[in-house]
Amino acid sequence: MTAGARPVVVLVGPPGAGKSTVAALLGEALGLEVRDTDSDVEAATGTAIADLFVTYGEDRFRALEAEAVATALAEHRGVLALGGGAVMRPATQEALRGHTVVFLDVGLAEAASRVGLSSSRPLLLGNVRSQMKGLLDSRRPTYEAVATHVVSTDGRTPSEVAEAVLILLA
Ligand SMILES: Nc1ncnc2c1ncn2[C@@H]1O[C@H](COP(=O)(O)OP(=O)(O)O)[C@@H](O)[C@H]1O
Ligand SMILES: O=C(O)C1=C[C@@H](OP(=O)(O)O)[C@@H](O)[C@H](O)C1
Ligand SMILES: [Mg+2]
Repeated sequence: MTAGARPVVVLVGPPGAGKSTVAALLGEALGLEVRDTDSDVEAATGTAIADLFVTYGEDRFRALEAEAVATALAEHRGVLALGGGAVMRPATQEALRGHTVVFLDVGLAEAASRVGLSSSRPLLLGNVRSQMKGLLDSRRPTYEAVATHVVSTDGRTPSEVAEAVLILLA
């Protein structure tokens, strides 16, 4: 770990907001490494997120996720995308203080259509639209509270969203 290292930006928001996609674009544009806590948890456990939920349950996943977030916040210098539910943990809310945190906002219709019927997000299995509505309603205040900036993604391509984030960082 490098003393004083910190991500240049941390992306938060619900599933389908485009955190992982936009993080990759930002990394390219800035010439910086990209980390995604979902990938970190998968690498640490050798298990896909969907399988982790089934095998160990959500609580275990959340504990691993919190560890991955804390490590990345402490040592990563590039762009960091969190999993959509990571910010719900009080310790993570605390750890995000002082960081540049961008909430990628998305409305229900676009979020549901972007994640579609993908089975890789276990929380959204069943009725995607209704699960997504519950998740957006319950989490929005937390996304807003931890964010230093909000960028709307509705009707914008990932490149346009990345451009909007770059303007905020300039
Ligand atoms: N601004 C956007 N417009 C249209 N589709 C998008 C946009 N951002 C992401 N997507 C698509 O939505 C899906 C979810 O994106 P992803 O980056 O995995 O979101 P997150 O990490 O926030 O859950 C992917 O198929 C991606 O290509
Ligand atoms: O919102 C959530 O609780 C989750 C979001 C997912 O990440 P993305 O937000 O990148 O889809 C992943 O961490 C897991 O399926 C749980
Ligand atoms: Mg993601």
